[in-house]
Amino acid sequence: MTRKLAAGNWKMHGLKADLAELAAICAAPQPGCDVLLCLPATLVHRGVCAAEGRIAIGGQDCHAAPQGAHTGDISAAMLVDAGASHVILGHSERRADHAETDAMVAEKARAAQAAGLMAIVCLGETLAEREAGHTLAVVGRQLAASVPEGADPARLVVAYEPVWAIGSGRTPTEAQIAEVHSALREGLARRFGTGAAEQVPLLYGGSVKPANAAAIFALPHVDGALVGGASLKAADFLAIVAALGAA
Ligand SMILES: O=C(CO)COP(=O)(O)O
Repeated sequence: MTRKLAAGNWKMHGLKADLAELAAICAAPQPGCDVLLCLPATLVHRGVCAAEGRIAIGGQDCHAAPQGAHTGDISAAMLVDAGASHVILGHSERRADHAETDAMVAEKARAAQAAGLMAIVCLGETLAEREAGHTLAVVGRQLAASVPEGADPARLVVAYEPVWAIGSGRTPTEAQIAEVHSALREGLARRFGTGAAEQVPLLYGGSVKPANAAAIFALPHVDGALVGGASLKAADFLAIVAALGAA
């Protein structure tokens, strides 16, 4: 059975004082699922120290190169050195803000896995793509092209995040989420074989809240969530963690 993962993405939020939320998350018992917070780079090391192994800590991006003249960038090895175990790659905000392509995301995922990180590859359609009926084609293409050749499925997490659901309070219907997750599982099975594909956690992300978490986690092939805004407050995130643990 696929391990369940409740992942938070703090995005560009969080100062030292906000680690009080992380401490509150760590203080609560978390039966039944893995818990991960992907912090801004400035907080990764502090977060690892504060978590004391009770939850996993991740980054939100890494460069494809192991080191070099890339001012402002962070390598996968640097994240590992800071104690991170995961890294988010190809988030739609990076695809939009930094013109990241599937090929660039694949190179980053290759670098992340080579450094020993779990690569959380994000994909998802825009509203225009959904309304045009292209959702499955878009996410299928993103999955094929953003997961690198030779990727290790045991170090892979895939997050389906419809662009229009992020931060909007809107979510796809349960049938729409289930349809995409089934298609992603099939795509992974074609790539890695059924057994390995079933081990890859498939996360849903986009306006996951305490109120809708249980219904989303009850869907087939939903192994957890990648949570933005609701991961910033311990009470909200812990309610989502509890819903996943109970699913
Ligand atoms: O982008 C997301 C997580 O990576 C989702 O963000 P929200 O949960 O704020 O919609």
